[in-house]
Amino acid sequence: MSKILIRAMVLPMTGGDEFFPQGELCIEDDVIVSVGKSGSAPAGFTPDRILELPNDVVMPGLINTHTHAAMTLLRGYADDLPLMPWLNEKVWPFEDKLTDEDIYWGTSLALCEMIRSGTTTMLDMYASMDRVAEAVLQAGTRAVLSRGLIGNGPNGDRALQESIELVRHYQGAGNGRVSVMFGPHAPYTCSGDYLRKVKAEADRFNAGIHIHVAETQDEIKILQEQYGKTPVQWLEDLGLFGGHVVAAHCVHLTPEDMEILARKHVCVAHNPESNMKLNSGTAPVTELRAKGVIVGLGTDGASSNNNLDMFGEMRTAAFLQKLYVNSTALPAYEVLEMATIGGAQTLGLENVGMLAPGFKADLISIDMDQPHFYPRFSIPAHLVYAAHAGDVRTMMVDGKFLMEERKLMSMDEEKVCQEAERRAKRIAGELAVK
Ligand SMILES: CSC[C@H]1O[C@@H](n2cnc3c(O)ncnc32)[C@H](O)[C@@H]1O
Ligand SMILES: [Zn+2]
Repeated sequence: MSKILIRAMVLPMTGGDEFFPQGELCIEDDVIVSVGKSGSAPAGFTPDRILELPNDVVMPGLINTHTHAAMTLLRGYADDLPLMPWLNEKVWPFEDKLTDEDIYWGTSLALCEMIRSGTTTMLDMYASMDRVAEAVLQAGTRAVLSRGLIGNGPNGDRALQESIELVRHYQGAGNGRVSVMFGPHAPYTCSGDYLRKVKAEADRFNAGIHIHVAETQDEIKILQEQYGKTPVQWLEDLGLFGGHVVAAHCVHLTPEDMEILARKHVCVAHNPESNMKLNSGTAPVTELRAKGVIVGLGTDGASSNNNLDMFGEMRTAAFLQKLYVNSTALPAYEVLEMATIGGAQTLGLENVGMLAPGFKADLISIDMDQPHFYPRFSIPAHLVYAAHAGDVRTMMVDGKFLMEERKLMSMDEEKVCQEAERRAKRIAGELAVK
């Protein structure tokens, strides 16, 4: 059994304004056993290791509730376009050329970036998800994985079968670090019959559903023409919203759509930077939260962002609501909740997102002894409005250190960068000579 004691400023994200300026956190194996002020370690707790981080804030790891990790390979390849031309003209032709190994290395690149920027858990949607799972298991992070399903194409049934294999092989893998959802891509790429089939399989395996919903005005128009309904109303009528559903984007919603999402307990993954870059619009996050909808934060893929930095995403999410609603909307602590405990709820993970006894030891430390963190009026405000990826010093997932003193412990970063560069350039080269 390993026992670790961390002394630091501790922001446990357990609600209210709980904060320990001289805090102590005790971990046994993969689980937190105590969190509190100096001297709060349980009597008889004899650590194998004591980590002194007096200038760091220790907080729960960040949870990215919507991404396509391997799209790091397209970073900078397809910029300055709206969604549909971006997908049709640039992204999908590139993705057609990806091999399983390309996806493994693209995902590994994403995981290096995520570890460096404080993300301990992601919800991913892509192809070759067995290779994605292997990358996650090797990196040591936590992930919910969904095989992206384009039901209207020739591979819809094969991809659904792959989803089933993914659940069978990886549900609960890596001491519970990996779990699986079904990932129908969107209501405009999957027919009603196909979505019903996916829902039946998700129910059979007691798994959740991860889907893009109401992202752009084009989508609203397509659904209106095809079904005479909004995407949310169409999905409700199909019966897709019975179990655990993560709806990514939800930018264009009617008041009735919001009522449906609230009533059906659909969780929303908000991707403010991707929505801005693709000119999709601003999601009504403040209204959704007021109606009781759980909203998590996501980066989307690195092609529409173009990074996977959840600190940047928190800042953008907050600023966008202030611009869109008013300056009191989405205060810093609430944004931190969206990126931690709210993210855990969005993904249906019950034991991460807070630093509390019995929770998994998924945490990060942020180096606060830097000019942009003085004076120290408000730690939550600094973390949301002033911090950036490079401020993360330490990461632990499931009780294991994945980064210490900004050095990655589980990944060969240089090799990952070289492989990603070589593979992405190969594909771009093939497309250029066509
Ligand atoms: C079939 S795997 C997932 C699929 O989704 C594509 N994708 C990436 N970002 C978005 C987005 O914002 N909206 C819709 N689809 C997106 C990705 O390129 C994969 O093909
Ligand atoms: Zn997406």
